[in-house]
Amino acid sequence: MEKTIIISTNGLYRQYQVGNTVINAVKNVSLTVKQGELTVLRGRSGSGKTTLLNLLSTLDMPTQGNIYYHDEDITKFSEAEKDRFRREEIGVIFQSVALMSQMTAYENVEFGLRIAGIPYQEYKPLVQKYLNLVGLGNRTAHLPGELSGGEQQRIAIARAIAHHPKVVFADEPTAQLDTATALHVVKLLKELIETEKITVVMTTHDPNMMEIADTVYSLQDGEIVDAQ
Ligand SMILES: Nc1ncnc2c1ncn2[C@@H]1O[C@H](COP(=O)(O)OP(=O)(O)OP(=O)(O)O)[C@@H](O)[C@H]1O
Repeated sequence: MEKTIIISTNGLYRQYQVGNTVINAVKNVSLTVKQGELTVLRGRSGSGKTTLLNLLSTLDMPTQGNIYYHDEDITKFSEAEKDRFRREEIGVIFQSVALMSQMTAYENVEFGLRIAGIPYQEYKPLVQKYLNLVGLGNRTAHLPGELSGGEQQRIAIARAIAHHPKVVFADEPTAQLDTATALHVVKLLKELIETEKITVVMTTHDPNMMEIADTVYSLQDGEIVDAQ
């Protein structure tokens, strides 16, 4: 059965003006993301991966072009609509993990639920469920500094998915991890696509991640040069 397209873009540009120079960080990008897939944006440093991911997740606005989430153009969203979209529809994972250092693993995941507006009564079962799901049900009281890099990234994954988003955007989630841990984290994301019915869009420059992806877009100087 043909998979549903959840995100599509056409003729997407993001330009930055630096002094007299215009930089095309993203240039004429047309792509589709299919529901229930792991889509990877790959490319060397500076190729535009993060800029593109930020556009798809409404964290940044394109200079030109459209981004459709199902059939809604998210570039036309009001601030309030973008806010709701970010809180309810999506989850984000960053390269630098970005957990709150003074909060325990439990509190970090709970914080994500609070931001998403999940009712208070649901916090405890959801936090426990998702920490168990990422294999850290026994680390709830640990502060991020008391966890390994891979464990911290798994907490960040739990935080990004506990509010049941439809799409998770992950910006180089494995960049700070050793090869084995990186593979483990991406395999976990892939499993969550199945069990949690999410869609994942991830940037990476790690060639090891390619074979695990369903679709890979290769970027060079802001443009898609290959799709497979
Ligand atoms: N705020 C900005 N102002 C000016 N230029 C920018 C800005 N953000 C990014 N760029 C430029 O846009 C291009 C794409 O950057 P981007 O961060 O998207 O690349 P990337 O592929 O994610 O790189 P990396 O793998 O190093 O994170 C680069 O040439 C970068 O210098």
